[in-house]
Amino acid sequence: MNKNIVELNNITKKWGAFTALDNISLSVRQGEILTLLGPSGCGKSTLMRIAAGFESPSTGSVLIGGKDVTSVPPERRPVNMVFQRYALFPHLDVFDNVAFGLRLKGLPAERINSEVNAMLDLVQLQDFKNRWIGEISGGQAQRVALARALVNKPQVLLLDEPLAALDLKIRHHMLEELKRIHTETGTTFIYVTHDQDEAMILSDRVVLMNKGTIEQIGTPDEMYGAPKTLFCAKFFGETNLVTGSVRDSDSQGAVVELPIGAAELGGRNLRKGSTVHVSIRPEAINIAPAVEGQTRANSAAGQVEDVTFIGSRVVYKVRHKDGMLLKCQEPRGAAGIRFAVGSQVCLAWEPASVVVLTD
Ligand SMILES: Nc1ncnc2c1ncn2[C@@H]1O[C@H](COP(=O)(O)OP(=O)(O)OP(=O)(O)O)[C@@H](O)[C@H]1O
Repeated sequence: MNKNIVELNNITKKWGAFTALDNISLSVRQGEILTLLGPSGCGKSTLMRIAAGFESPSTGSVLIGGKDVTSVPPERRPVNMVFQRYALFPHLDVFDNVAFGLRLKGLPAERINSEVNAMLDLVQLQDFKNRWIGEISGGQAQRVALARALVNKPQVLLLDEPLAALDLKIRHHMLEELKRIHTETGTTFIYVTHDQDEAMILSDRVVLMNKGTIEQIGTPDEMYGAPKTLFCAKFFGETNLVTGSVRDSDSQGAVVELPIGAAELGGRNLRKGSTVHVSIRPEAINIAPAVEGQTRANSAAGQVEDVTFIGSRVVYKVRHKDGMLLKCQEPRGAAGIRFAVGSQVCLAWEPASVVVLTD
């Protein structure tokens, strides 16, 4: 079990009457990539800026490496931050941008040389070290910013939407690079993004935030496969959300009456008569030809309304006879598109793949 390198304890941040962060507690483990994820305005950047020391909390404390740094200024915390706008020095070349912090510290030239070169190797910019900042691409500039932060050997690297200014293809490449750099340096990364794909690709753990609070913390797999709230289920990938009421429940399981039929959920004990939301992922729904007269639990009949290719997957939108539109998907196998628009089909799912959510 890794020890905690950063601990944010009961952090509240208010601006006048507005509460941007509401009593947040969060521990970051040594060496992990932890992502703060959430919609615009949920407080991600504020929380990161409080960890960095650019902002102070209204109440609560920040510990780094076990030391209370709540009133320690940013430059004296063992952290470095990389921003979306990398703020490099345009009048210096790549090498001197990376060397800047070490020169400020007054390190001997030989040591600066070897450490900057090691960083340029790490971010694969050796061939560009004599270029001016105006002569490199956005992706390269972000690598310079990374190298400039990492050369100080921070215990924690804070990255605030560092890829937001880059186009999609470079962003994906940079995510892979960030993972490699993380593995090679072993530095703890705290990463802010509003993009769930970025969070899923990069993170050991994701902190999903909503309106100044933490909605859920988990591995990408847990966030996708076992969301606890409606907000979390909607935020991570596509899903079918259906609201129903609990018809029956005991220690063996529950039966939930949904507008698309009954769902029998073994092993789940829910309050009889209560309203629940369930999430069924499109890939958890099996699509097959309709069978005349068949009605059974954990299945629904309908008509294919739309068929779309997404990469190697086929996505079917199926209209249930009572009006609800369900999405299901399957890998495009040898048979290609198995059901044309207008086909009568039967959708079925395993009870274990149904996730029951709270509001
Ligand atoms: N200096 C400030 N004064 C007043 N309100 C602020 C200040 N800085 C941020 N806020 C407010 O606090 C809330 C959280 O802002 P924050 O920048 O942390 O959000 P975010 O989740 O990072 O959003 P985004 O993804 O848009 O950057 C927002 O409603 C924002 O308007």
